[in-house]
Amino acid sequence: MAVGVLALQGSYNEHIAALRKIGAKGVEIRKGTQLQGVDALIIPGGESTTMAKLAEHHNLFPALREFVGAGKPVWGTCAGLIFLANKAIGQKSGGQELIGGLDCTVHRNFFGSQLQSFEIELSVPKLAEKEGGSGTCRGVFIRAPAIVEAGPDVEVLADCPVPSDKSRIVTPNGNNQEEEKISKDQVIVAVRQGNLLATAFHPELTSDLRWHSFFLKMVKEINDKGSQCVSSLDKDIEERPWKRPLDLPIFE
Ligand SMILES: NC(=O)CC[C@H](N)C(=O)O
Repeated sequence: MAVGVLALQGSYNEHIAALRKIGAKGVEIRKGTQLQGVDALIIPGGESTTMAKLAEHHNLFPALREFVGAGKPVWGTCAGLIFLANKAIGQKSGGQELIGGLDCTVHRNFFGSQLQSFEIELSVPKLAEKEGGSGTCRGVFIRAPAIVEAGPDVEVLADCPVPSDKSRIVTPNGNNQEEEKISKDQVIVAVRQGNLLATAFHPELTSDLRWHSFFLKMVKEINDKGSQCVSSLDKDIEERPWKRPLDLPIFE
């Protein structure tokens, strides 16, 4: 079992370290051909415009789209979520290329600038149901996006209260000239749609490894369904130490 981690920019080392802690091998991906050697892919957080430019420069988009389209498991965190969305708003002028596949509209900087980064305890009943431990997880939001619209096949895994001073500006048409204020009490910050998982926050920056474990279980489910082949991944997945409650984030 090898999990590719797109290693153009952003927090790919942290994802690889988290995978290592739960006994999975993370492989840095910088070329389209390298995707052939992995079972799944994580697209890390970072800066989505820069990441898109680098991906374009290395002609990665066709291979990434093929990977998603083939039903391979892909998890996007933060900028990775933006990459996976069918539609992004609040982009820099000229927009940016997306992989797409996730039936969502994402606001690229929904929660504001770097200075408005924050941490919050998120209610995650579906994660806890599958992985055990606390019914909440620490959400580290760094210049974070949010999902402002989701299609009917998108399963919501977490949403987040919108700070009262932020009735966020969204551009329903993706047009920066025609901004419109929406007021929402909650926005969606974690979803699953078939082979795709996406989080607006950064589990790889906390010591809670349940999101990585959740993703690996997804990979196993999808692989088993696809080929009925048994991976080595599940050998003692139930017994591993991250099943213990882990509340403290690395960054406080
Ligand atoms: N931490 C992150 O990945 C931030 C993503 C950022 N909002 C972007 O547009 O790329």
